[in-house]
Amino acid sequence: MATGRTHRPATRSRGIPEATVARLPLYLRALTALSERSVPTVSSEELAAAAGVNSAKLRKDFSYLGSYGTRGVGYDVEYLVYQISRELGLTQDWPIVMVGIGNLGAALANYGGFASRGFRVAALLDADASMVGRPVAGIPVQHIDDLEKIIDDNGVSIGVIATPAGAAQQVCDRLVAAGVTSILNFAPTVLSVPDGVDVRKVDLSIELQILAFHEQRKAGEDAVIADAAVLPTAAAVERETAAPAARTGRKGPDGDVPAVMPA
Ligand SMILES: NC(=O)c1ccc[n+]([C@@H]2O[C@H](COP(=O)([O-])OP(=O)(O)OC[C@H]3O[C@@H](n4cnc5c(N)ncnc54)[C@H](O)[C@@H]3O)[C@@H](O)[C@H]2O)c1
Repeated sequence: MATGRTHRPATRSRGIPEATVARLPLYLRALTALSERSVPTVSSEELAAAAGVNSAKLRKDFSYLGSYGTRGVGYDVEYLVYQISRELGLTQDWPIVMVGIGNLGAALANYGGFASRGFRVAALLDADASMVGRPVAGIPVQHIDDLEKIIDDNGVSIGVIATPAGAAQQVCDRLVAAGVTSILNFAPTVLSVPDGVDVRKVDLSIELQILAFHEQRKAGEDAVIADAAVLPTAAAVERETAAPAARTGRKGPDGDVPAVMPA
C-alpha cells in the first residue's frame, strides 16, 4: 500500500515525464491569459517568463506534446491551449465531490476557478446534520451518508477532502471504496490509498514553513553582509591594534595583524 503523493511512475505511459505534467497547468494558465487578451502567438521566451519556467525546459516539455512552434513566429496560443487541455484531460468535464464544508470547504466551493477549468462540483458533503440543505456557493450541502449514491449517480472520480485531519483517512477510505480514484487532500495528514489511486496534498502551512526557512537564510546572509559592512570601521580597530602589534611584533598569518577575529 502506498501513501502520500501521487502514486505514478516518473514517466507516464504516453512518455510524458511527471515533472512535465506538473508544469503543463502553469503553461495553460499563462496561455489562457494570453488568449483572453487575443494574443495570437507567443515566443518560448515570453511564455516561459509568463509561466515562471526556464525556456529550454519549456521547449523540451512541448516536444513531448509534439509542439515545436514556428521559427520567428513562436507558438500558436489557441492551438497550444487546446493541446495542453487535451493532454491534461480538460476537454471533458470532471464532476468532483467536496467533503467537509467548514471554513475551508466553503471557501473552496466558492472558488470560481474550478468550474472555469472544467471541474463541476457535483456535491458538497458534510457529517454535520445541521448543515444539510444549507446552500454554499448556491449548492445545498448533503449528508455524508449519501456519499456512495452521489458518487455512483454522478460518475465522480475526483474527491476533495477538507475535513479535520482525524476524519480524513476514514473519508478517504469511503471515497475510494465508492469508486473515487483521485483525491485532493487539504487535511494535514498523510493518507493511505491502494495502488491506482492518486493523492495530491495541499498544505499552505508547509509552503509558509519553506518560505520561513528562506527568510531565515536571507536574514543570516544580511547579517553577514552587515558584518562585512562594518569592516571598514574595523580598519580603525586595525589601526589601533597595529600599534600594540608593532610593539609586540605579533603578525597575522599573511603578515598583517588581523583586523577582526573570526567569531
Ligand atoms: N491545506 C491547507 O492549506 C489548509 C488550510 C486551512 C485548513 N486546512 C485543513 O482543512 C481542514 C478543514 O479546516 P476548516 O478550517 O475548514 O475546519 P472546519 O472545522 O471549519 O470544517 C471542517 C468540516 O468538516 C466536517 N467534518 C468533520 N468530520 C467529517 C466527516 N467524517 N465527514 C464529513 N465531514 C466532516 C465538519 O462538520 C466541518 O463542517 C482541516 O483539516 C484543516 O487543518 C488545510
